[in-house]
Amino acid sequence: MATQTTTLPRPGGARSSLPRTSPAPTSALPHPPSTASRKASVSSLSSLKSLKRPSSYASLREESDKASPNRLSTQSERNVAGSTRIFSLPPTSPLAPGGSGVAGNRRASSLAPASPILPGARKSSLNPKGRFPLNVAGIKKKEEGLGVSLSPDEAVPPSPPLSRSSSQLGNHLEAPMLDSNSGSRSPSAMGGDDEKSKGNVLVSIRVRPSGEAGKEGTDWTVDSGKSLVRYNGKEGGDYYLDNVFAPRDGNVRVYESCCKRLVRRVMEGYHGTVFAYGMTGTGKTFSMQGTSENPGVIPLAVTDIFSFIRETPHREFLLRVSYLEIYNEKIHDLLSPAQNSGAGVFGQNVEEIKLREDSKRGVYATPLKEEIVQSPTQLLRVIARGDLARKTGSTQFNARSSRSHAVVQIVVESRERIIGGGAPLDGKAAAGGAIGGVRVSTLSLIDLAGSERAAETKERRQEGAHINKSLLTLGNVIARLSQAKDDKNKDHLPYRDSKLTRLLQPALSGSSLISILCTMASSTDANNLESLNTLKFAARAKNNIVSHAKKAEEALVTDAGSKVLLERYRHEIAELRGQLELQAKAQMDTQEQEAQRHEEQMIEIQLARTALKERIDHLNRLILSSKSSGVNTTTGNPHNSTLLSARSSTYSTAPGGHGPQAVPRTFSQSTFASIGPPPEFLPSDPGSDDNAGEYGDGNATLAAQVKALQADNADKSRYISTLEKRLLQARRASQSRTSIANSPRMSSTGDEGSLASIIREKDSEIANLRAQLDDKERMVSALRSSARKRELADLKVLKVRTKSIDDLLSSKRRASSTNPLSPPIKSKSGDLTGNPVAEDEEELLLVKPLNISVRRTPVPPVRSSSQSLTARKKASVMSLPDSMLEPITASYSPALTIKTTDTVTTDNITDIDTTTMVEETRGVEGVQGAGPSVQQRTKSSEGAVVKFALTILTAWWIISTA
Ligand SMILES: Nc1ncnc2c1ncn2[C@@H]1O[C@H](COP(=O)(O)OP(=O)(O)OP(=O)(O)O)[C@@H](O)[C@H]1O
Repeated sequence: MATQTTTLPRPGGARSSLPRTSPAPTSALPHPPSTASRKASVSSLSSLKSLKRPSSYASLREESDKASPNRLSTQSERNVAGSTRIFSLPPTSPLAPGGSGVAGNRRASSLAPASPILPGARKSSLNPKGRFPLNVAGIKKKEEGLGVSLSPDEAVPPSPPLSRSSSQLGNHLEAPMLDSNSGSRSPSAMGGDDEKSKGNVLVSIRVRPSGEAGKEGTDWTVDSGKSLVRYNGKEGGDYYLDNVFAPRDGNVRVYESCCKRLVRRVMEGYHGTVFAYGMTGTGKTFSMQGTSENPGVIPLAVTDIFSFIRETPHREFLLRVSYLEIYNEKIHDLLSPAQNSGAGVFGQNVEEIKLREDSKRGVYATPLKEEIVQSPTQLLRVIARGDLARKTGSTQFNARSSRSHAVVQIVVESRERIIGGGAPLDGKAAAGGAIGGVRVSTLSLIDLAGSERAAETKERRQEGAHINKSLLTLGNVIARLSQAKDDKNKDHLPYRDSKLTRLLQPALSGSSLISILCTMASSTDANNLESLNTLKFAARAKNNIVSHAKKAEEALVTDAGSKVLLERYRHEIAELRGQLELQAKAQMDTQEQEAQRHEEQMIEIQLARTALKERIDHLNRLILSSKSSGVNTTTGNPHNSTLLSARSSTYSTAPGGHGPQAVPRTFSQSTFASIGPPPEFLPSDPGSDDNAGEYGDGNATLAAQVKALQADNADKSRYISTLEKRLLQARRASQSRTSIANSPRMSSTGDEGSLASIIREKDSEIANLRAQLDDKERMVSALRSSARKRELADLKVLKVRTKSIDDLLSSKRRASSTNPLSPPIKSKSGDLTGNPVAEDEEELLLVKPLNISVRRTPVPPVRSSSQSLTARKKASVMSLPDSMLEPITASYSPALTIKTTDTVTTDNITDIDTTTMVEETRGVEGVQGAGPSVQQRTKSSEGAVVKFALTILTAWWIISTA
């Protein structure tokens, strides 16, 4: 093992002869601004040490055994146990255990045997000449009791502490820390319980390198192989500690020697505390945090934690981390920016972090943010975040000095792993019938602020005052620890004098493993006093702190508010799973119901739509039917076309034939006498279809159409009201569903959208239907008025015609009765029926509304059949509209062809059956000459006239009906 040795002047002088000095100043640290004062201070320390040295070791030994039985635990301690030295420090110095008069009250015997590493003791042991009397026999007795036999010679160094040697050689990894629970004896802990517990406290010294080569002072000898630091100055002495790290030792070595075992024990269930203590700029932060090339204790511990988890598959772990700093005696959460800045997000005051204590958790800060971490990177990132928030400032010795005590706390929860929710992997719980609980342990990694003597600025002075006060309290507590063991003064230890000691209370009072890394510099004379103080602090800590750390119990957590997250999370996971299942089930039910309702709605809507469409189609068909009948196509009165079409269709479907046969038969069947009242005067029985056909096809169709349209109107009205009702229902249902759901999560937007669009569609359909209904109603009323007018016109014309025929017949009868031999009718003019008319007289008969005119022209005397025919042909002139000619032509085509000219005269009749006419005219001619009798001629003439009149009337009727 490489040993760095700096040869320094050996301390000398009989310290025992030095008088005890007055108590040290209240300053945390001595202030040796000048060499003279520093020397004075060292001299004063020497005096104190010598004063504390017992005059009779044997008597002290007795007391020591009482106060601190079995204080020796490690081999190093045992090796140096034979040499004991008592010293005292200025009582108010943070590094002096006897501050505030405590040292004076302190029983020297309690320190004497239990301070194997005190410089004086080591120095004594190193000095075979025995400047300090040694009760070798007593020590031997004790060592024997511990199972170690030390001869006086053996008790005298220079042999290095074996256990430390082995530790520093790397064997420390195989030498676990002691479990005061288990009762197992560690190879390095061969003594009783106290010794075992002593092994749970490691105190190490790290000497930082000088900034400049060759500037190392000569006052110090650092022998890491021997775990020795020797001060060669006046107040010098040898200090043996558990580990001594030379300036060249790196962080890995430091970690492995003083922290690795502790970290692994924490993973096993012990509480552990590591803290760095020393003067400002001596490498505390460097040791704890390190650099990227030279990672410190914290990153190495983090790596180890996760390595342990990997190596321990039978357990499951949960890690949470917090990071706080104590700055000017106030606690700040370094992971919570609001807490750290002292103001909330919106400027409101944040709750002050306080320290609390309970039996399970010990002393803890609250409220404090804890973050659960799952990887080393994550953990280191959280810590790095806290580091950034930490208060730093420039001091005389450190450009970036930590102005606060920083505490990283990693809480480790672990439990036996459960396979499928049943027994743990190792079957332990299965044997006990219960699953193991959760074990909670805590690793605290603390980088203390550095003690400093003087500060230049007010801020630094204030910080320094707080830092020094807390460090002084720490020293005081540690100094009084051994005293408190016996006399039940534990409760009176000044833990509460500072936040730091309060927070460290569990560790200092022995409930956790503890490793203290003290840092010091050896470069300049100015630091010697501080370094010496650091060494003394280390010695006291090593001597006084006793750890009875026990593995944490595995506790079954039933308390929902428990801090044990692992179990709580398990509970929560189980609960959430249950809730999830319930929710999923409920959601499925709801979805099913929704789907069903939706489906029903859709079917309903579909049905409504189908019905609506059908109705619309039906109405459209009706409208098209009217249109196809020429309602809107004629240039003249629309009713004409309608009626024509209606009649035309009637003809085409007339039973018993079509064409000319059909018309006369129909006409003869419905004689003039049978012409009844117009349809509106008919009984208004909608079911009496018979009436429709009774008054001719045109009237019947019209009436039927009116009735059908009325029925349609009623239907549509009913249907529209039904649709409106449904719409109302749908709207209500939709509203109620929306209000019930009343949740933004409901995916009703789509449904509502589609429903709204359907409603809009229906609205528009209803509007369309209404418009159509209006159209129909208008049409019906128009048809009605048209029908009324037409019927009136029909009646009028028929009356006129009947009258004229009657007149004609009566005149003929009169003529024949008065003079049977009278010559054929000679009149200057005559109409088709033979009525005498003035020659130039033209009787114009207007047939409204068809505007058909029949003009009468004088009939020339009948001379021959051909002449008569021609005359007759010319006798009648009819003016017919174009639209009326076609059906007439079509109907009469076999016997009568009427040319489609604007003015139709009998000249245009080309194919008329003239046989009868010729026969008749022969008769007439015969009368004139030697022809038939007058009666015969009269009869023949009458028949022809009647026939012709009938033909004309038929044509007129057809036209007028149309
Ligand atoms: N062992 C070491 N090896 C190399 N450099 C070191 C060592 N110890 C300290 N240093 C350097 O010394 C300087 C001060 O160290 P550091 O900040 O760790 O001191 P400190 O004890 O934390 O001081 P303070 O209490 O003021 O915060 C740093 O630049 C650091 O890198």
